[in-house]
Order: sequence, then C-alpha cells, then structure tokens
Amino acid sequence: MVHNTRWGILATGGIAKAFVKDLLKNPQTRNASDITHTVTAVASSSSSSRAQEFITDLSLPGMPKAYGSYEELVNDPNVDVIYIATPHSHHYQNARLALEAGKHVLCEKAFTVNAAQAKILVDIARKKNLFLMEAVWTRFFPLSVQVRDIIRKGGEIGEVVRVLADLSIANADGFDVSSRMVNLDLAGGALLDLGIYSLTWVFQTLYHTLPPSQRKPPSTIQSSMTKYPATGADEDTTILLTFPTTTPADDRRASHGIATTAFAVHSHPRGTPSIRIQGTKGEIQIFGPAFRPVKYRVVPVDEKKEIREWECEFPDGGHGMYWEADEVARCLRDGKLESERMPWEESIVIMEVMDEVRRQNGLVYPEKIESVEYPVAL
Ligand SMILES: NC(=O)C1=CN([C@@H]2O[C@H](COP(=O)(O)OP(=O)(O)OC[C@H]3O[C@@H](n4cnc5c(N)ncnc54)[C@H](OP(=O)(O)O)[C@@H]3O)[C@@H](O)[C@H]2O)C=CC1
Ligand SMILES: O=C1OC[C@@H](O)[C@H](O)[C@H]1O
Repeated sequence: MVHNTRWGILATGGIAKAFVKDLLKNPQTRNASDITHTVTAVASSSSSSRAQEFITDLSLPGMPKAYGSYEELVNDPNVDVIYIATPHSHHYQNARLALEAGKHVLCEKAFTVNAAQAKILVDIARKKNLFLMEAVWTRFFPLSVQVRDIIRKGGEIGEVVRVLADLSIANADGFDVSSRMVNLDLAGGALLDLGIYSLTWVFQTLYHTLPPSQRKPPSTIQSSMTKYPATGADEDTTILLTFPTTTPADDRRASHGIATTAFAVHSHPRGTPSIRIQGTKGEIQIFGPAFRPVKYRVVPVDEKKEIREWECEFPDGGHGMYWEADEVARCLRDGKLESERMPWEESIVIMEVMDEVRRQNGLVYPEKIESVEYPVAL
C-alpha cells in the first residue's frame, strides 16, 4: 500500500521553494514506490497572497490552502506534518506552535538557537506522540548512507581516527547587515548556518557509525571564532572535538573531528575535497559542498589497491531534499516519533557542542531568541 503524506509549508522563502520543488518530483524515479507527497497548505507570515503566489509560482497541484498566518496552517486538519523554513531565531517558537497544535514537524537546521530549546521540543513531541526531526537533508543522501556503511564495515579505510570537514562559501565581499546570514536577531552567523554541516560530517562519521549504546559526546571541545565586524555574528569558526573510546575494554583509538566554516574562503575550490575521513588504511574524500555532496573517492594507503569513486545521481532533476522527505513519510507511516538517521539525542548533542563553542567565544544572541519562553512574539 502506498502511503501519502500531506505537508503544510510554514514560510515561503528560498529553502521552502527548493524543498517543495523536490516534493513534486516523481518518487518512482528514485525507486520510492511505497510513499507519495502532497502539499495541502502553505502559510506566509506576511500575507495569504504571498502564500498564494508561492502556490501559483510552483504550480502546486490539488489547490492547496493559502494562509496568511502560521496559526491557521497548524490548525488545518488536512495537514499531517509541518515543514518549518523560517530563520533559526524562529524555529523554537514555530516548531512549538505546530507541536502544541498536534502536528508532526520537520524543522530546518539549525534545529533551534540552543540546546535548551531543542530539549523542550523533544519533550513535547515525546509527550504528545508526535514525529519531530531536524531537517539535516545531507544525512539522507545515498552518498551519506554509503559512506557510513564503509566506515561501519571498516575494511576499505580501516579504523577512522580523524575527520576534517569544512563548509566555507567564498563570500569575501560580505553580507548586508540585515541578511539572515549575519543578523544576530535572526541567529545569523557561520556556525549555526553552515558549521552545522561540518559538524554533521564529523558526527555522522565518528559518532553515528557506532551502535547507539556506544555513542559518547565529545570529551573535549576546543574552538576559535572571528566575528563579522558589522554585526558581531561569527564569520569564521574552527572546532576541534575529541571523541573518547567508549569502555575500558574498547580497543579503538580516540578520534578527532575538526569542523570548520568561514564566509570568506572556499571549502572546495576547483573540485578539491571539502571533507576528508581518515582511517588507518586509507581515506574517503567527499566532493561538493558539505550540505550537498556529489561524489566520494576512497583512497587506500596501499598503492597496489585501486582508488574507487562513486558519484551521486539526482533523479528527476531534484536538488536532493526528497530523500529526507521520504524518510519523514516512512517514519509517519510506521508510527515512529524520530528518525534513526537523525535521532533527537544527536541533534541535542550537536546543539550542545554549538552552545559550548559560542560560550567559549562570547557569541550571544538577543535574550528574546535564546529564551525558552513560549509564546513570544518575535
Ligand atoms: N537545507 C538547506 O539546504 C538550507 C536550509 N536553510 C535553512 O532554512 C531556513 C530559512 O532559510 P532561507 O529559506 O534561506 O531564508 P529566507 O530568508 O529565504 O526565508 C525565510 C522565510 O521565513 C519567513 N520569516 C518569518 N519571520 C521572518 C523574519 N523575521 N525574517 C525573515 N524571514 C522571516 C519568511 O516567510 P513568510 O514571509 O512567508 O512567513 C521568509 O521568507 C534557515 O533555518 C536556514 O538555515 C537555508 C538554505 C538552505
Ligand atoms: O543550509 C544551507 O545550505 C546552503 C547555504 O547556502 C545556506 O546558507 C544554508 O542555510
């Protein structure tokens, strides 16, 4: 039986458009014959006409409802799950609004502004029996799934002892101070917007590849940050994490994750790898931006062994967001509250790392958006 998921889209900006375009792609082209997606409603905080414009521009089928407020959207009985596509500053309030109304939630990254907010959302989802997930789409790429499998099996690159992951966007000219990229009122800055992907690669390789009972948060977190002069948001952040061995009997080595992000430099100029996963027998190099990897190469230390490459296909001309949407649909179909590939606990641990990095470097957002109070008008 084919399971259809009815999506409500909360906000009409850039990523909402990209996500919905992928929802419209034919699932059969990516061998997903068990699920389908429908957009049944769209809301804009600006006006219902903006929501209608979004629907018209994307030629959404089935006459979805257009709402001029997020409140109306979360109360629509024809919506199963809300996709939250507002700036980071608004995720806690918006996700809570949806959960309190009894809706499942897929919330854009970074999940919240801080770990305290993330924990409250998780508690509410658990109590209300609702699905909740941070929309780290990269984790659901077939490429990410394959890379995690290679690491788990250990054969090709041996034991992983170091991961270098960068997402830097070569924007040396800077941003306007109002841009969500650098505006503190919108929880802007490289760390929450881009560094989350560098951390994703560190975590999905050094942490997520272990059985859940053996996953241990980093034992040390060291970091350095440069601030964007015009606003005080971070523009360049470097993080060094140590992942401990798990038990006294564990004969694995401790491992290091180095997660970097910066506005002014480029993480992968002219096709250089943006991520290197270094094991005792070789390394995996990841090509393309950390958020949308396009190829991996396995390079054995032993020169007698062949270098192997695998390139990601994007069926039906998609962007690659449909794989996370499919995961949500399957979790809803199966009555799961969280995804095993992006578990609540891991989102929280990563938020805690970002909290600590901000603490070490004095990056504080306005009280209103750091707060766990609800409801707060932003
Ligand atoms: N997964 C990915 O690849 C990407 C993820 N993102 C994430 O998606 C989220 C949104 O980013 P993006 O789409 O680029 O942002 P945009 O600025 O393009 O859109 C944000 C939307 O949020 C709504 N909004 C509500 N309140 C505000 C406010 N005070 N200021 C600005 N917008 C507001 C607006 O929609 P409306 O008026 O309709 O309510 C606006 O269009 C962020 O969390 C970001 O990190 C972003 C890019 C890529
Ligand atoms: O998630 C993202 O990925 C792509 C980047 O360009 C964007 O700023 C970020 O939010």
